[in-house]
Amino acid sequence: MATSELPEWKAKLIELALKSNILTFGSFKLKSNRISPYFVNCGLFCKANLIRAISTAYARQIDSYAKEHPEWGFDILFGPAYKGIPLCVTTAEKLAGEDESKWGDIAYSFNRKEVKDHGEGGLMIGESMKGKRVVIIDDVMTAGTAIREAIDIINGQGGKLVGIIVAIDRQEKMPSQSEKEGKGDDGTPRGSTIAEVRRETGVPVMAVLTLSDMIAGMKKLGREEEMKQMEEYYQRYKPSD
Ligand SMILES: O=P(O)(O)OC[C@H]1O[C@H](OP(=O)(O)OP(=O)(O)O)[C@H](O)[C@@H]1O
Ligand SMILES: O=C(O)c1cc(=O)[nH]c(=O)[nH]1
Repeated sequence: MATSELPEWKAKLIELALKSNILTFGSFKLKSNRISPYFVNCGLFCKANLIRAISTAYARQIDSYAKEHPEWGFDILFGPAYKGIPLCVTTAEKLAGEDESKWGDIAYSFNRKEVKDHGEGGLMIGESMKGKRVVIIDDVMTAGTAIREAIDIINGQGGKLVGIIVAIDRQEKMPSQSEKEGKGDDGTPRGSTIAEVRRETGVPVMAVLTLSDMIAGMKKLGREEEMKQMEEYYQRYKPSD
């Protein structure tokens, strides 16, 4: 895999993820049924310094995309349950810290996994999406199932999707029909999830870190064995595009 020069802030974030067991190694079953030798548990960005590090990284990425594309903007950060919930709240706050005049009116929204049937009731918490421009913020994109579910919620709420940001793009190919049926990959070449989601939605899809970034980070830290495992997994599920 070709890896580009890793900016210092990304190298530091990877080091922090390793130290906090957010990036771990072993054998993990993914939502897509694939078995991965590495896993990124963004639920462990749960201490004050880690929350600050990850929300700052999302906010920087969003702010720098917005600077390069002045015509682009949004009203709501939508964090799908569960791991998206703290992300939309903390990143909205960090955006206001980046530039209050530009981002001070950004609202957050998240869903419940079950509909509440008393009190205010319903599925959604936070700002109403009706007629608003919405950016999805989530943790990891592998096969894109979680992102597609989030897009359905936005459409159902009358919002307009204008962007997607995740912490980690695992750079994997779309799952085959046989994988969806639990029969394993049939080995056919397919495009990347992120490119397919971009093509389907026509909106920018950003990632704070990609698998290549993480491999470059492991290399910098001299963790050759784990780096090799990531490379081998990449070779197995690498996209054709
Ligand atoms: O791209 P995909 O193949 O969909 O996989 C990635 C998603 O799967 C997991 O979420 P999960 O639905 O398990 O919910 P959680 O936030 O409650 O962990 C993970 O947190 C990602 O959001
Ligand atoms: O694909 C997944 O299910 C997945 C992969 C990963 O690295 N982290 C995560 O939370 N989910």
